[in-house]
Amino acid sequence: MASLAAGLEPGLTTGTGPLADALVPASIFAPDRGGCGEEDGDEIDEDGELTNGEPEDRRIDCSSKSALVSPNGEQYDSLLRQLRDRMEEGCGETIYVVGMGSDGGDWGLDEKDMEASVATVHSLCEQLDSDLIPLRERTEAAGMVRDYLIRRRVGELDFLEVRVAVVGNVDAGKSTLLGVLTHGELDNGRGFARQKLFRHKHEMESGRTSSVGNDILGFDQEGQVVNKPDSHGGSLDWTKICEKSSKVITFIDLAGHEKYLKTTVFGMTGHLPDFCMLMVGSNAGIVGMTKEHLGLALALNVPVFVVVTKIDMCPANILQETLKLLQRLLKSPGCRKIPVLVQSKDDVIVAASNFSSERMCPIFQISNVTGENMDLLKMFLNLLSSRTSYRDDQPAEFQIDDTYSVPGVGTVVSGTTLRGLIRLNDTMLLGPDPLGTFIPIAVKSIHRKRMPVKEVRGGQTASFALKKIKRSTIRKGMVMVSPKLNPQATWEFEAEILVLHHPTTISPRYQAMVHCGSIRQTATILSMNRDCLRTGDKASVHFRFIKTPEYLHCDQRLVFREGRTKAVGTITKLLHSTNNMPSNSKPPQIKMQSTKKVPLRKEDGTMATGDDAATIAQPAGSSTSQPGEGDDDPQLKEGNKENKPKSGGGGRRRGGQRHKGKGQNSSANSMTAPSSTATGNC
Ligand SMILES: Nc1nc2c(ncn2[C@@H]2O[C@H](COP(=O)(O)OP(=O)(O)OP(=O)(O)O)[C@@H](O)[C@H]2O)c(=O)[nH]1
Repeated sequence: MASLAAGLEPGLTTGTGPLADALVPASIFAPDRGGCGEEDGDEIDEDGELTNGEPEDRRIDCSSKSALVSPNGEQYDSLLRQLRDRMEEGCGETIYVVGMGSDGGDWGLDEKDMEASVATVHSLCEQLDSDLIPLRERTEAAGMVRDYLIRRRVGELDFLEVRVAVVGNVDAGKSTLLGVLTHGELDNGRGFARQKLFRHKHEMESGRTSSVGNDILGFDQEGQVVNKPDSHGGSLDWTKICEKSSKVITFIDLAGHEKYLKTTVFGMTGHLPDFCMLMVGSNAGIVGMTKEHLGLALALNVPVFVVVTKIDMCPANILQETLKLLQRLLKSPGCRKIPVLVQSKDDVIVAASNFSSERMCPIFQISNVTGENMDLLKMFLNLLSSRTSYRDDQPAEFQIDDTYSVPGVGTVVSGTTLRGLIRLNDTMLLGPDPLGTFIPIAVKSIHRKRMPVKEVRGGQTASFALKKIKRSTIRKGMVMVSPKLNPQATWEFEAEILVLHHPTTISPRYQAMVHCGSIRQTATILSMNRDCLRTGDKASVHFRFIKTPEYLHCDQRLVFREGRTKAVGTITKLLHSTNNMPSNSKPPQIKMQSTKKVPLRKEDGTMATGDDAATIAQPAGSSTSQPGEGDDDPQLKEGNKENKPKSGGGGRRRGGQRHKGKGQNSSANSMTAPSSTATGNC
């Protein structure tokens, strides 16, 4: 097992080794205590009082289960503040439990108190323009306990957005599950459901995903799926889905085949997924790229849940074996997750309440053919909330992951808003170009999921039609930022990296592809704080891009790979930043001395259809992008025959990583800042 997977559990191979303990039931996780208990970030003062970070005079004890029954004015304000904080943390939603509190195990309220508490929560929700949606009711020692979903009301042109990257080995059933979820029709076990999703002819023929695909699943305020394919072609009208939805899940459908690993890495770093859905075929087990993909998600700090498919056709003993191996892998030192089997609606609520904050890794077992447990998975998806919280007052940043030429419209860029608010007709700075320059550009129109909108916020994907610019001057990895940021492009940076796999040793002058957000460019190691690096080594490494400077932030996660994934890390220092290098300047040429056996590859780009771009002026699906550019891996080209796809190559689009950057100095609105060579300490 190579690369990222190597960091997980070196000794684990499928079908061998002692069977591990039983999976952890979801019920061991303490349910969320709603507005009545401790929360993350709450502090306990010397007397053991819950302070919730508030000044002493505002500390009100709301931790009792009866705090909601008849709160006085101060208590009510405190409850409102707590709920507002939680809604902000959950990007517009939270799961709230009524009837539980600091009263030990003596949970539950009688009917009268429950009614009064629910009335209080209703009133709190009204204050926050949110809906109270019942999830479940259960009886505890002292009476009733109820779980609610509280979700911000959204306008017709707005919806909450969650991105889920879909990974797993080839044939695990990824495209099939997305077909079943988004088109509402079960599969026949012979590829019926996935036909709706394939974007390229060669995918239709080979039955194999090659590029990054986007599919959407909309939920209304009650948690019902709103997707309704039209009765003729079976295609989905994204605009209608978004109009009816209060939440839209965007699936970033990534290829399972090793040949397309480069696109899969791009999908995971460049498309900022909030969560990762790892698919495992129950009959095949933990094979092929499963560990590689899991390792990638872990390296990028993206919470993972697992969906085991094909339970309709898998003998019980094989299914048990797959689950046991899965749990061993998840619990291994490289993962340190707590695998939790989700088997009921109660489990879903517990899993969703604890998923992003805990080390929990929920596991679903489903069939795309019989539909078994599909309702649990849908319920879970509806309860997931985005991990990218936004504040409108931050200067805007948008990362570009694809470009298009749309007839009658011009150049269109698609990508993710990392922070801030971008409005129609705003002037942004687009760059960096090869000289490190950023140019002012006006936003002509904005689409979210093919729907025209007037603005987009942090955490939302969008496409912009741009005025007076040629598509050929824009590349993936560029950004559009607020002029307030006075952006700088960076040639060199330092990163703390961990080598997950390398066949020999890595030393200065080694070159490989850096994936960082939607940036994908070869970089050279100039120096490091060790002589050489082997698998498992950590080091502080000084990198330099070989082609163009890039817009980076400290704290950004990166993947440094060549062939299979090799190293992961975090940017710690920006060096040699410039936004106005002389036009003939080139980075110092460093003679390449690769320590590896395969030839170095040129950086190339995958092309595919954009979710919004194609519709900025046209009906869905009429994009001008080309399939089929360069996902191929030279190692495979050289002939990993076992893994060779049945036919064709191809390109599909998109991908994501949590972008945790800091704003850069916000001085003048200067687009052509003085020539500078700066060193930025993070
Ligand atoms: N019986 C059964 N067959 C399934 C199930 N899920 C998927 N299949 C079949 O498994 C095959 C492979 O499914 P795909 O959805 O193409 O697999 P994939 O993971 O998307 O593969 P790549 O796109 O190549 O990465 C198809 O023939 C599906 O019909 C299931 O739950 N039960």
